[in-house]
Amino acid sequence: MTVNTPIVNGTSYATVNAYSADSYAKAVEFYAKLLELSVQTDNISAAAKNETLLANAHIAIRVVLEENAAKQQEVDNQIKYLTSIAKTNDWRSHVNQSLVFNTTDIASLQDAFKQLDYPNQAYPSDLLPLQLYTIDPLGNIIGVTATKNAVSTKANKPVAVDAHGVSLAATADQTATVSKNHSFTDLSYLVKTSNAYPSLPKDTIPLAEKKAVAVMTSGGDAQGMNPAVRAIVRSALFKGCRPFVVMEGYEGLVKGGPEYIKEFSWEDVRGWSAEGGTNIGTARCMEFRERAGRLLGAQHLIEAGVDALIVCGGDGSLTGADLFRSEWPSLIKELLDNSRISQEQYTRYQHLNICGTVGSIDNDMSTTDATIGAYSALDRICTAIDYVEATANSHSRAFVVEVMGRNCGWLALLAGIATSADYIFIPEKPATSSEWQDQMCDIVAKHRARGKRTTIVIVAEGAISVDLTPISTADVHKVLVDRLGLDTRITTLGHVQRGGTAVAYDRMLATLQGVEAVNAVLDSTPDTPSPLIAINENKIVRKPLVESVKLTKAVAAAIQAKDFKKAMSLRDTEFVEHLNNFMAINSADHNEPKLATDKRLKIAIVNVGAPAGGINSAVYSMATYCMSQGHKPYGIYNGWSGLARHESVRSLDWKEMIGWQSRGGSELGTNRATPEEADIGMIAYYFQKYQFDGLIIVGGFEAFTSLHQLEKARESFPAFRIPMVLIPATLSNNVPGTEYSLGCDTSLNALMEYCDVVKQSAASTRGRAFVVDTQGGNSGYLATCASLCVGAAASYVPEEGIHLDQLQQDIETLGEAFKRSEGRNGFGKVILKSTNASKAMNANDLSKIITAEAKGEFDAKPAVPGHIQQGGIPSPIDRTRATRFAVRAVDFIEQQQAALEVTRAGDEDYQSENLPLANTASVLGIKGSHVVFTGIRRLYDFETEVDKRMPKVIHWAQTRTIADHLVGRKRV
Ligand SMILES: Nc1ncnc2c1ncn2[C@@H]1O[C@H](COP(=O)(O)OP(=O)(O)OP(=O)(O)O)[C@@H](O)[C@H]1O
Ligand SMILES: O=P(O)(O)OC[C@H]1O[C@](O)(CO)[C@@H](O)[C@@H]1O
Ligand SMILES: [Mg+2]
Repeated sequence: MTVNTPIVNGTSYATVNAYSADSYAKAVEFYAKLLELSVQTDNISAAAKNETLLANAHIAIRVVLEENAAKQQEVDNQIKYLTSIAKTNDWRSHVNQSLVFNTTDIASLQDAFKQLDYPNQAYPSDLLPLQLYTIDPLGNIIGVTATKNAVSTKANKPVAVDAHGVSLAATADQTATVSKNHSFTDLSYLVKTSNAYPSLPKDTIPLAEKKAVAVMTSGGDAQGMNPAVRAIVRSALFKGCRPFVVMEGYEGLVKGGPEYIKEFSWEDVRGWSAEGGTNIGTARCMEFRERAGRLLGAQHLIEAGVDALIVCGGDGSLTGADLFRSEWPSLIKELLDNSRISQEQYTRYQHLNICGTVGSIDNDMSTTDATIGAYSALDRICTAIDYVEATANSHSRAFVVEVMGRNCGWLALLAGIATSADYIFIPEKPATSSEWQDQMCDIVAKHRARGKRTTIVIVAEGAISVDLTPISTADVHKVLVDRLGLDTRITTLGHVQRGGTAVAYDRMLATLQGVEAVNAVLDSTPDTPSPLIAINENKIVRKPLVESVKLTKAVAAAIQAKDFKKAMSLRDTEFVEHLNNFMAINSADHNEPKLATDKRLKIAIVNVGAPAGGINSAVYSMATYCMSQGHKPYGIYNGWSGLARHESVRSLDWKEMIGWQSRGGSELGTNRATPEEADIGMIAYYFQKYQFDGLIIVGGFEAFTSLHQLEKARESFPAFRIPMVLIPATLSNNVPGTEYSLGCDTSLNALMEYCDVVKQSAASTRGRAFVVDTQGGNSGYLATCASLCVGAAASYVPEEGIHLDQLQQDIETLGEAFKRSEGRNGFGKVILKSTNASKAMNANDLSKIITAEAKGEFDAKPAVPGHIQQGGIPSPIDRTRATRFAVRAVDFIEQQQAALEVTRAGDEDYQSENLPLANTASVLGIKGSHVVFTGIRRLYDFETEVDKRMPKVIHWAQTRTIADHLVGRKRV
């Protein structure tokens, strides 16, 4: 199609080509009908009978017939293709040319569009369209816009017309009206800009050669599925693939066709990071359990041209995926034999390239520590139990809370730890009916006797007794009432647990796993086993899908066979560790501690630095674990200065600590003074006086410095020749020796929620960006993770600083995005700026610069969440990690006693050069997929940039790259 521009005096002219007599006739009819143009017979050149000129006073369309069968075939294909993507894809990003008319009466045109036989699209919505598109019989995209231009968010005002519909005020800005208020313009700039995703690599791969990567969500929905789909779609585009989504899980595969297997574009997943549930639908599909259903699934995937399938679902969905993969050769053979696919298709789709990402709130998949959605559900559960706790306390009541988890007790267990529940029921560790009744009543009675006013019992949906009979909340309720006489209520949390937006952990997990899943399918060869994308501690890893499914099935089989020991051994080691911790902390009999008298220690705990989520949980867990072991826990109140000045040491009391597990801030009190600043001599004196056998420091970089000072001072002060551990706790996550510090998750969630709110405000205001000032000292960790979670347009961190050319580029990219937005919703922009990213600019300055440079196209405002970032109530992740760290720290102190025995007794001088001795002062941390202890001396001397208060190696650099790619940030 040739579009002859510019418009001259409000009149314009276009030539469209038809390649068959049939389409020629249809095109003439189409233009006459749609635009109310009349055939201008007198204008047809005598020589060219194969031309029709349709025109009115302002528009002329020349339809030309040039018979050409091959070209007609191309046109037919184009129409077929556009029709197939009509419901999912914005056509404007799929065409090189379009013919667009301007109108001031879009409503009446919408009716005309709907009456046509061809598919149509309306933007921004069907109800309030500003633009309409359809396809003409020649395969051209024909549009109408009610806006002046791409950046205008206003519809044109009707222009006065004379009796013949001719404009009385035709202007140079192309709003000249024609009959029925429609005029003609060319919006090719719209087409160009919607194709221009700044950081996408140049799209040089021909369409036919592009790999088509499809994603589906299946099984129960889980928070985080939308961020996973977003990451897969955008990452696929970034890698030069065509992303598809399969709607409604396996049901979509079984039904097939463009309605269920849709091509997606970059814009289709805009804003999905913050959306709960799954926008592409999910289902539990019976047909797919049968071979006939899977046969249809295979046929439909091949028909849609899908090369690789990423399934995001639970154990069932991935079992289905595994079966589908293993049956694939026989499925496609059968399809070929029955002529349901061609030989060509059979050859091309020989191998099913499949990959699993685990999306399920149950966290029941073996070989991964976490499934997408599990921590969000845990968050909903803990919030609910925290609420219930308050009313339980008022009435001194017991609550029996039922949580989800059909075959897995992970949610119940982790919630039990995070809320310090009295008793939990999980399918992996059943008891006989009389055992659980006695045990539960014994524990609850002891807690009540120690002064607890509330009782919380958590029952997993799949709880059973050893003979596999289900244990219901009603059974538990009855026992609490009959045997203990407790005023008891039942609360069933139900689908609330699957509701709401994903927590930060799940957004990160889903996003990073989605990106890795695309990498995995692109790396795959017919010989590579299908992968499952898992996480071990802090590391995204690929595992063989078959093995993971096999192990998961083995757990269910062991439970069914009543081999609970085996079931437990098949759960990952972290699950077992959590269960042991829960029992040690919540069920122990303090009158009969585990260790013999001579093994019992005096262990002190101190908080140093700024507050961080999980600090109280660490103190609570350390103290209660000590009590169950037989150690005596001491709290050092108000940091080193409190100790040096006021001898602020108290033994920790169980009753006083009720509720600390879920409380924010620092109950012990904390400040930044190091031992040397506070008076290290006095500190040694009190260590000597109280005869501490071990020390746990909870805090950030000042705590790190404290440990270094105490270790150095061992030579002068024998009181410090005791095992000492640092539990890292700081939202900055800048402690060397660990990739994770307590408080990071709480803080990240607080910041993420804040950003979601300002982003919504920005989106509503249109054309607005917020510059959010982010804490974190010299570490850009928080800003980087938050930018990944909220899809921030850019983040500026101290490690990179703010370079003017990058800033200029980011402003340009923002401007392009706002232009593209055409006033639609979903274009709220957030930029994260670490406070220390620049000495010259704060968030206010930065937003002023951006506004000035945007030259009126959009504006930027500062937003300063400040200490909100320390979080209120600690997140379940920080609570449960605090417990795990605290128990490990106490174990470390127990284990390291022997190493220091001789030198502590004063029999020998302290050998400061002895490295194993130095390593008895260590930092506990997560590194990759392991929990490790690293000696403070090594860390301080070799792995720390002391002046910058930072570790030398930044472990999250890759996260920045991914965050950039997924928002199309262009790097200078
Ligand atoms: N053995 C199987 N063979 C074929 N398809 C299966 C199999 N198991 C499950 N599926 C398919 O996966 C779908 C989802 O499975 P299921 O209902 O067990 O949920 P899930 O993926 O385990 O998620 P969740 O347990 O978190 O809800 C089933 O409806 C079915 O279509
Ligand atoms: O939403 P539905 O189909 O009722 O399924 C509920 C089940 O789904 C899950 O949420 C996820 O498997 C289970 O914990 C629960 O038993
Ligand atoms: Mg399941």
